Amino acid sequence: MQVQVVDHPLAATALTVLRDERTARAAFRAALHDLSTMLVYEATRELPTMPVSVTTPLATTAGVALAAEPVVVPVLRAGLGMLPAALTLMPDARSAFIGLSRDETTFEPRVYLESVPADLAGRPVFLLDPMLATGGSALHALRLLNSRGATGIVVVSVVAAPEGVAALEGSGLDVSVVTAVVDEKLNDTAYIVPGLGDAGDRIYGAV
Ligand SMILES: O=P(O)(O)OC[C@H]1O[C@H](OP(=O)(O)OP(=O)(O)O)[C@H](O)[C@@H]1O
Ligand SMILES: O=c1cc[nH]c(=O)[nH]1
Ligand SMILES: [Mg+2]
Repeated sequence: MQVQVVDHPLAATALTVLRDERTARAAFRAALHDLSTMLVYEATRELPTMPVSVTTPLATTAGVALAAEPVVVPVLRAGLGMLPAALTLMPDARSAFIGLSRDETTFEPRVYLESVPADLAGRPVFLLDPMLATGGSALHALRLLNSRGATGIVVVSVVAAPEGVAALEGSGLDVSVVTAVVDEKLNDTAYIVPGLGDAGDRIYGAV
């Protein structure tokens, strides 16, 4: 499984803002937006294009258009913080939504929303979730998307744990990961260390 860690000074500084416990909600959302733009830019590098012809004020020349409509899928809640950046880069992308909340004792995802098109075959699909911890939430989302025909899904995360990366790798699913960092470990409550805390709570407030 391909894991791309986006190594860029602007990504690293935005990640540092996100990690900082003093960063308040508005600044956290802004840094997440900026970093998501960089991550999605990298995640879309292999998007298939098709040749088109374009007429400038001076001549007709060769151009390209996206060959298929991309689908961006935020995992609620925290993934919603990455959606505006993805739609800034791909304004005509389709959006689908998966709502999951992790059980605090079993760490298993609880499903509360699955709003996903029935047929995703042949479409580039990007799963957005800032945190890849145990990988349970991502695996649930990936299996749902696979069941709708999606292949080659790119998981766009901000902080990944080695355990989450290993879980995706071990699943045998056709998936790749683009992230800003792979952190050290999970703690005994399955939070990523050093991480950035609970991403959903930092974006929206604790539930
Ligand atoms: O890899 P995992 O162990 O499954 O953990 C990662 C999940 O946990 C967080 O969501 P959370 O359940 O806190 O929901 P929220 O976004 O509504 O806060 C995060 O946004 C991921 O979806
Ligand atoms: O560190 C973590 C782990 C799961 N979910 C989060 O938001 N943060
Ligand atoms: Mg949360």
